[in-house]
Amino acid sequence: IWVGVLTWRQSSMGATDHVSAIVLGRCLTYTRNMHPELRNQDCKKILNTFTSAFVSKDPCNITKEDYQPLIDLVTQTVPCNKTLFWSRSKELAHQYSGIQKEMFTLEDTLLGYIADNLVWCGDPRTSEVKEEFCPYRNENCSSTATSVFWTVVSQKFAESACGTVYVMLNGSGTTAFSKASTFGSVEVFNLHPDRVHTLHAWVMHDIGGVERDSCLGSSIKELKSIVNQRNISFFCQDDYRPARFVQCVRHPEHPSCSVLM
Ligand SMILES: Nc1nc2c(c(=O)[nH]1)N1CN2[C@@H]2O[C@H](COP(=O)(O)OP(=O)(O)OC[C@H]3O[C@@H]1[C@H](O)[C@@H]3O)[C@@H](O)[C@H]2O
Repeated sequence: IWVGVLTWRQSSMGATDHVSAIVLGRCLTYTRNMHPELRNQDCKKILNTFTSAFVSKDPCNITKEDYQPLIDLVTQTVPCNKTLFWSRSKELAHQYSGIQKEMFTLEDTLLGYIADNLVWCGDPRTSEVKEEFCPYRNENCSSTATSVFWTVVSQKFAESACGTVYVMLNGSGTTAFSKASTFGSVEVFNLHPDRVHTLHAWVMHDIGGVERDSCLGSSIKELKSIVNQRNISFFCQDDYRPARFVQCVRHPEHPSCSVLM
């Protein structure tokens, strides 16, 4: 038994303590303060539906179907032309949507907001939300409660998008676009061509950082091909000016920022 427990602990990450209290609190903050138009949402029911998806279940074998009751319960529509996806650019994407409040990243919706930056799982031996250690997602444990949640809500987020949608990509990483990412494997393939007519990509580069990829790079050519094959128009901008302004707040003296000011 002890060997099993040690093995478990060695290959696991710290679950977030008091997940249930945090999720309930975030739900109340979001629906009562931030988005009063959602004040009728039942946060206790949302919490119970969320935890029912994974408690008492094998933490490495969670399925999309486990989260379907939660998806059915929380129906929130993002206005057309206001969806912002991101990949390997989470911080800047949220700094931007925090200022350009009309835009919605997944975390600016209720389901993304209540779960952001948390880790959670269940255990077949108890009905408790694991407060201790949850397994890492790896080849031996590919379907964890957290990873399946983000796949499911990312798919729903993409399916409900409409009009012109946007994605912020990282040109200072190895490749700006990757088919292995959630954006590249889930979201881009769940945009409905009869609802979404255009995708704008913004390839952002760290201020003073290396420019490893750009709109002219092969990974963006691959993204354009995927998008066009789905009958969606594609446009790309390097260092989209409004987002560059956000980056320059922290680097006002940098030469690439002085021309902006
Ligand atoms: N806290 C959040 N996590 C995630 C969101 C999200 O919106 N919030 N995700 C995914 N995600 C998880 O976080 C990393 C991002 O990887 P990273 O390589 O940085 O980017 P991904 O394209 O995989 O995912 C970002 C994309 O999917 C949604 C969000 O709407 C963005 O448009 C990856 O393991 C995903 O499972």
